[in-house]
Amino acid sequence: MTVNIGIRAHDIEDPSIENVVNIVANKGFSAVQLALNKSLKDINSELGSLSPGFAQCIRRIFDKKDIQIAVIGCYFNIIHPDHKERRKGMDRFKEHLRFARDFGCSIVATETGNVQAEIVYTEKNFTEQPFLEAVKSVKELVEEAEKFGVIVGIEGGISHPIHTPGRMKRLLDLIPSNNLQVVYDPANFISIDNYHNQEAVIQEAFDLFGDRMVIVHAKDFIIEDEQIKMVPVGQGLLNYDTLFNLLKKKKPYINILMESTQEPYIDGSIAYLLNKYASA
Ligand SMILES: O=C(CO)[C@@H](O)[C@@H](O)COP(=O)(O)O
Repeated sequence: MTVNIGIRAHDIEDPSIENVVNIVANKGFSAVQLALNKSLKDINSELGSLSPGFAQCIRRIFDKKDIQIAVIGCYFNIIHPDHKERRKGMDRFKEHLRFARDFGCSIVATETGNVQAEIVYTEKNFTEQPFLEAVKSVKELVEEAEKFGVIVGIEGGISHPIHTPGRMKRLLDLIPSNNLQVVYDPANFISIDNYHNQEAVIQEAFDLFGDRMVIVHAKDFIIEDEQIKMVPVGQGLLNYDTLFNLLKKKKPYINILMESTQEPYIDGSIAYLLNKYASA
C-alpha cells in the first residue's frame, strides 16, 4: 500500500517557496503542511491580505510538482488571555478557512492555546475554565468552516487545554459537526508520566477519535533531564510499530506529515517511516 509521507514546509529552510517545493518533490514527499507566515516570509499573509488570486498563485507552484497542500497551519492561542490578541487570531484563522479551497486544501489547523500568552507547559491549562473557553473558540471557528465547506483541524498537546485523548473526545462531543476533525500528533500526548505506557495512549486515541483523524504528524521524543524533548523521526522512543499497525488499518492513504525534522535528518527519517509502514 502506498504511504503518503509529507513534511511541514517551513522545516525546509529556504526563503524561496519555489525552491522549497522542488526540494519537497525531489525527496519524494507527496504533501506539505503550509504555514503562510512561516513559508512565505516575503509575502504579506496577515489578516485582510488573502484572496482567491493569492491562494491560486501559491497552489499553482505546488501543483506544478504535484505536491498536495494537505493542511494549512494557522496555529494561534485560541484562549489568549488578551482578548484583542485572541480576536485577531480568530479572525485570521477564519480568513484562512474562507480561502482554503482556493489553495486546493480542505483543512486549516491549530492547537488549542494556553492560559498564558506564550505556549508553555502549565497544569493551569488542565482545569475546566480553559477547556470551556477552548470549546467556545473552536465552536466559532467550526461555524465559519461550515459556511465554506471546509474543515477545522484541531491538534492536541500537553501544553494546551486539549492535552489528553479523553479531552479531545469531550471537545468532539460538545461540537457535533463534521467540519471539526483531528490532526493527530501522537508525540504531543506523551508526558513524563505516561511515556512508559505510550502504546495505551496511542490505542486510546484510536478508540476515542480514530475515525476523526484527518492528518497525522510524525515526530519523535526522548527523555532528557526528566522532560520530554522532541527529536527527529526515528531518533527517539515513539512506538511507530504500534502507531502504524493501527493507522494502516484505520486510515489508508492518510497524510503523514513529518515535523521537527530538518536537515541533515530528513532522508534518514523518510527511510525510517517507509520501513516501519511497510513492516506494519
Ligand atoms: O505539534 C506541533 C507543536 O506542538 C505543531 O503541529 C505545531 O508546531 C505546528 O505549528 P507551526 O505551524 O509549526 O507553528
